[in-house]
Amino acid sequence: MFRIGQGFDVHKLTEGRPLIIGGITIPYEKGLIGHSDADVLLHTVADACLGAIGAGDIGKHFPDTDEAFKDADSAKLLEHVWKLVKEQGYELCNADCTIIAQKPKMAPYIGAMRERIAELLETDPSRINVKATTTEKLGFAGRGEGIASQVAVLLQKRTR
Ligand SMILES: Nc1ccn([C@@H]2O[C@H](COP(=O)(O)O)[C@@H](O)[C@H]2O)c(=O)n1
Ligand SMILES: C[C@@]1(CO)OP(=O)(O)OP(=O)(O)OC[C@H]1O
Repeated sequence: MFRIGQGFDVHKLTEGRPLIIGGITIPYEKGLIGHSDADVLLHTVADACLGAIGAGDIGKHFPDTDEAFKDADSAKLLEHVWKLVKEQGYELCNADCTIIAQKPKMAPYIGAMRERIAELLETDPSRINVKATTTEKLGFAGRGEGIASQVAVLLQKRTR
């Protein structure tokens, strides 16, 4: 039994915040803002996983009106989501992630993101792909106002 899920998220860039994407802190003049640490990629992975098991979205599980999630470490949120996936008896086939950002260059950090996401989803990094694209300076991402990401995951029912 296979289940597919997809996620999409956007966070605004602002001065005075660290830039955390895929669990990795990236040196940059701006960072993403949110109720949590605003790790747009880990949020998107979590949403894709929740989608695959038909369990709603991260806003449902971690409301941005709840002080408990203020400045939350998104890795902890994803760990919780992954526990729900495991409770339903699934494991990861693969995840394919796209970061949509004009700047900064993600390429130097892609390997570390891949390893961190693999660690959080208890799988081998070969099952995780992370890529990045600009929008050729078009739209909010192109103007450097925010960063978006898209993720597709495929889960399969554990046989052991
Ligand atoms: N923030 C980004 C955006 C892109 N890259 C890498 O550059 C390649 C070319 O980007 P295009 O938008 O012109 O397709 C892309 O394939 C990525 O490898 C990046 O590292 N960081
Ligand atoms: C993660 C949560 C919770 O802290 O807040 P944000 O960091 O604002 O992120 P978002 O993707 O807008 O929605 C999910 C949230 O409820």
